Amino acid sequence: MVSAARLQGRIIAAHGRHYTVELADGSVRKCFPRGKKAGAAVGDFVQISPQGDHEGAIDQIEERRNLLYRSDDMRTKQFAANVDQLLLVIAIEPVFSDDITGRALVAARSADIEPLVILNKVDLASGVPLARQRLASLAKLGVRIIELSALDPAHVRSQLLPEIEGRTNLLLGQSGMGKSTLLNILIPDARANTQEHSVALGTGKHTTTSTRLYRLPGQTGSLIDSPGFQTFGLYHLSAHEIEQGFPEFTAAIAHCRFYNCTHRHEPGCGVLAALKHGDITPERHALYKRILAENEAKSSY
Ligand SMILES: Nc1nc2c(ncn2[C@@H]2O[C@H](COP(=O)(O)OP(=O)(O)OP(=O)(O)O)[C@@H](O)[C@H]2O)c(=O)[nH]1
Ligand SMILES: [Zn+2]
Repeated sequence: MVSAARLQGRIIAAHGRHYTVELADGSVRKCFPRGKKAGAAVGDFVQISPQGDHEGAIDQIEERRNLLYRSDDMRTKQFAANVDQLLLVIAIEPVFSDDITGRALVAARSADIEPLVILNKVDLASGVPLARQRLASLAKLGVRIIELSALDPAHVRSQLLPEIEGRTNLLLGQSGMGKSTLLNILIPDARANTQEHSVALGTGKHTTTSTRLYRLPGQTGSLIDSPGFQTFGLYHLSAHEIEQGFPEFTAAIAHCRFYNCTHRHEPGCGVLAALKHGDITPERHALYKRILAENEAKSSY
C-alpha cells in the first residue's frame, strides 16, 4: 500500500535507536526502523517511507553483500555493511597490537572484504624499522601495506585517494593511531557536514561514539568512520570461518589426517607440520588458537 511512496536511500549514520538515511537527491532524513526490524547498519541500502519533511520509517533493508562486526561474550558490535575495502590504520606510536590487527584481518577475510593496512606516523622515523619487522609476516601473506604520515596531507591524498575512489571504504583502528586526522585530510568538511545534518535533523551534537559514512568530495566512493576500539572479539565466527581467516593454513590443511582436525595437537596435522618447518609463524598460530578457544568457550555455555 505504501510502496508508491517509498524512497531508496543509504544509511550514513547510526545513533542507537534511529538512523540518518541519505536519499538519491542528497537530502537526509532521520529514520526509525519499522516494527522489529532491528540491526540495520551504516552502509545498508534501505527503502523508506517518508514522514513529514525530515523523517521516515525504514521499511526494508536490501540484501547485504557483507557485514563487518566484532563480538564478545556479552554483545555484538556492527561496524558497517556493503564494504568494499577495510582501511586498517596502525601507527608507529602508540604501539599497535598484533593481536587486534590480526583479528581485524580475519574478520575482513571472513566477510570477503579486501584489507589495506595503513602504517601512519612514519615521520617518527626511528620506530619505522621495528614496525616493518612486526608487519613482515602479514606482508608475506600478500596484505598490502601503505606507509604514510598525516603530517604530510598532500602525500596522504596522493597515496590514498586512488586506492579508495569508487569504493565503500571502512576506516578502522585502535584509538590514537591517527584515524580522525586522516579522515579530516580525505574529507575536509567532515565535521561541518556532520554538524549540519545534526542541526537539520535535531539529532543533537555529534558524538564520537557513532559510525558515519562520508562521500568522497569530487569523486565517487565513500569513507566510513567508526569509533576507535581496544578489543576485537570474534565470537561470532565458526571454527571453519576462523580457519579460513588464516590463508597461510589453506595448503597445509589438505595434509591433515583428520577431517575435523583443529590444528592444535592432532597427530598427522599439516598445519603443525608447516609450523615446524617455519612456513607458518608461531605468532599467527597462537592467534588462531586464541580465537578458536574463545569460540569454544561460547559453544559450551
Ligand atoms: N607525528 C605524527 N602524529 C600524528 C600523525 N597522525 C596523527 N598524529 C597525532 O596522533 C594523535 C592521535 O590522532 P587522532 O587522529 O586523534 O587519532 P584517532 O585514531 O582518531 O584516535 P581516537 O579518536 O582515539 O580513535 C594526535 O595527537 C595527532 O595529532 C602522524 O602522521 N604523525
Ligand atoms: Zn590439522
